[in-house]
This record gives sequence, structure tokens and C-alpha cells, in this order.
Amino acid sequence: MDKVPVVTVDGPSGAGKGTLSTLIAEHYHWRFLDSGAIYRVLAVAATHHGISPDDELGIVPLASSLDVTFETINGHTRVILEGEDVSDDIRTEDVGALASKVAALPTVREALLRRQRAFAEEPGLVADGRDMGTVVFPNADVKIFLTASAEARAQRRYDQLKDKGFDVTLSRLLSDIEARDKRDSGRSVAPLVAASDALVLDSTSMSIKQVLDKAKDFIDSKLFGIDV
Ligand SMILES: Nc1ncnc2c1ncn2[C@@H]1O[C@H](COP(=O)(O)OP(=O)(O)OP(=O)(O)O)[C@@H](O)[C@H]1O
Ligand SMILES: Nc1ccn([C@@H]2O[C@H](COP(=O)(O)O)[C@@H](O)[C@H]2O)c(=O)n1
Repeated sequence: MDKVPVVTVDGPSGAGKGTLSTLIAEHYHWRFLDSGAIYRVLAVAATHHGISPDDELGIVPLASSLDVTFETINGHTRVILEGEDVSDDIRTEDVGALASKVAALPTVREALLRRQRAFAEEPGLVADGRDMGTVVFPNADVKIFLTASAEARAQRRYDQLKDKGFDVTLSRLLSDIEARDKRDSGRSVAPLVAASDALVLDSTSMSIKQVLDKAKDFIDSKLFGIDV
């Protein structure tokens, strides 16, 4: 293999991309890019600096010089923005909604391209997002598009947030997810869409293990010629 192997995992919010990508990265001992976290951090940075999420001219310089680091210790990643730990702050649904507004700005996406591509280093990369296989790594060796019904995704998010002690309702989460799907799929640049050469996995009725097994079979076959 003469280039760094890259596996992309794209799909809508709550489909299980982060879960699957983390497991793939652990299995192959590869790096992991959570590109959504970058858009979330940018949304938080814009709020801190008093910049509106639709102020493209104000956000682009922030995106170009974003002072963020991802520190992984014992499998837990801490996200540090301008010296402050924002790991928990970036995970709320409100920040997700702000991130999807910021992410709809074409020049902001452009400003973040190089930072994302820099994650492709030996021994390999698994990249999670919306446009990993279509725009950021169009030549990726393996592309997966992971989806699930909006209802299943809202239920997963509900269970996840309840577990963390958040006060949420299923109906609100479902409408948030539907609004984010609409914005992410309908934007003019890098819309949420499966790459033509992606394996599409609908995880609505699949366990995490079933999804991981299918993904590993696909990766092993495409990258290492191992067929089961
Ligand atoms: N196949 C599955 N069956 C049931 N629950 C799942 C499945 N995959 C993931 N989950 C759970 O769903 C929740 C959301 O998963 P995850 O955060 O990986 O989604 P995501 O696609 O990365 O979302 P986002 O794009 O918003 O970050 C987590 O609590 C995870 O454990
Ligand atoms: N490659 C990407 C990744 C994310 N986004 C936008 O960020 C929002 C938050 O992403 P999560 O994966 O953390 O939920 C998401 O709704 C997208 O609008 C993106 O555009 N491209």
C-alpha cells in the first residue's frame, strides 16, 4: 500500500457514525477524525466571540485560525478550545444546530478542508462526518454511508442524553433531527449525500456489533483482499 489507507463514514445525525468509527479505529489501530466536532467547536468559538452563525465574513477568519486541540488519554478525547476544555459543551443539541448553520457557509467549509485532510497519517485514518467520502477524501479506499430512520436516531439520542442526566423529550429531539437532516441535505455545498461508491448501511434494525461486523468485512475485502 503506497498511501495512507482512509475509511470514510458519512451519514445523518445519530446514525451511529461516531460509535462505528471509534470501533473501526480501535480495531485497526488507526487515527480518528470526528469532523463534526470541528464544526461544533467553531460554533462555540463564534458564540464566545459574539459572532452570529450566519456571519460568513466574521466566521471564516475564526475557522482559518481555530485554536483547537484534541487530546486523547485512555481512549477519552478532550476537546480544548483556546485553552478551555469544551468537550461537554460541544455535545448539546443546541450546539449541533448552530454547527449545522455554520457548516452551510461555503467559505467556512473551504477554510476547514486542509485541517481535516491533515488527519490522514500513517498507519491509517477513519473519518466521520457528512462529506468525508464526497469532498474531503474523495479518493478514500473505503466509503461507508451509515443511516437509520429519524425515529430510531431520535430514540438513540434520547437514551444517550437521558443517561447523561439531560432533561430532553423524544418529540423535541425528533424535530431537531429532522430540521438538521433538512439543512445538511439541502445546502448548496457539500450536502449530506452518499458517495456513489459507498456501502450504504441502514442500521435501523441492526445492533452496534452487526454494523461493525458488516463494516469490517467490507474494509477487509476492499483493503486487504480478505473475503469471508
Ligand atoms: N446500531 C445501533 N443500535 C443502537 N444504538 C446505537 C447504534 N449505533 C449507535 N447507537 C447509539 O446511538 C447514539 C448516537 O450514536 P453516535 O453518537 O455514534 O451517532 P453519530 O452518527 O455519530 O451522531 P452525530 O453525527 O450527531 O455525532 C449513541 O448513544 C450510540 O451508542
Ligand atoms: N463533515 C461534516 C461534519 C459535520 N457537519 C455539520 O456539523 C454538524 C454537527 O455534526 P455532528 O456529526 O457532530 O452531529 C452537522 O449537523 C453538520 O451540519 C458537516 O457539515 N460536515
